Amino acid sequence: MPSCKICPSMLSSDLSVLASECQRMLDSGADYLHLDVMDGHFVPNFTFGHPVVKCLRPKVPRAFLDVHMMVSEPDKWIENMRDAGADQYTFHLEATEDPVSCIRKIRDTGMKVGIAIKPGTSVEDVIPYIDSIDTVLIMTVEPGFGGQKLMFDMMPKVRFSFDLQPLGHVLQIQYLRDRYRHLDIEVDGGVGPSTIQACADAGANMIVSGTAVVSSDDPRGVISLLRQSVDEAIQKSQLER
Ligand SMILES: O=C(CO)[C@@H](O)[C@H](O)COP(=O)(O)O
Ligand SMILES: [Fe+2]
Repeated sequence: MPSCKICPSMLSSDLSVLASECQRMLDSGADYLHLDVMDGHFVPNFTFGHPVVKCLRPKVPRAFLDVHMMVSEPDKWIENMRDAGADQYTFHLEATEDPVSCIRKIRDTGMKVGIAIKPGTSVEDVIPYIDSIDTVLIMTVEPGFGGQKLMFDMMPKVRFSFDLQPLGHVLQIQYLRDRYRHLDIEVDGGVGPSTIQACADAGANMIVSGTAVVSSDDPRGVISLLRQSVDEAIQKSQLER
């Protein structure tokens, strides 16, 4: 199973001093930095785009920048994001008619590839692409804003063809983890000390956390607590195999 990666969502930081906030997270033990790009169209909010990432890159030269593209037409910004210095480009499955072409374009730039799904989209929809991507990002809130409450197991409309019982997030993550041991499974939205256990036990290894980490007085303590839960769950699953 892939290792634990804790990824603070910088949306929750003071964006007027983004570079120093990023450095503060790296100094607190962050593995990756998660940058939420919103276009005011795919989601009802607006943040920043590749020009900001380009300015940030030289300030945090060794950081892994995971860009979460909450944008319509995600294929439009792939080259710009690579030129700006992003390391992973995660686009929403719901935002494109042609995920295969998006994946190919991202791969051609050398960036890692992630596919994100909203809470109402089933992980089954990602299966056709899974062998050609690095990460599946499971949104545990509706995308658009930080600081929301995680929606675990509140999605009765999500159904799988192999089992007509309605399934929630936990079971969707477990389904993916059982079949794809080496996949990075990322959870995003409302993840913090009170919700990490369910994510970790289900098999998530890439943990995005905004408010809980960035707004904490003790980000190092929160990061290490999140990491401990995930590491323990990974160890447990390895012992059980
Ligand atoms: O993509 C998003 C929101 O759309 C997230 O990355 C949030 O920014 C995470 O923040 P918290 O829910 O952890 O506060
Ligand atoms: Fe995000």
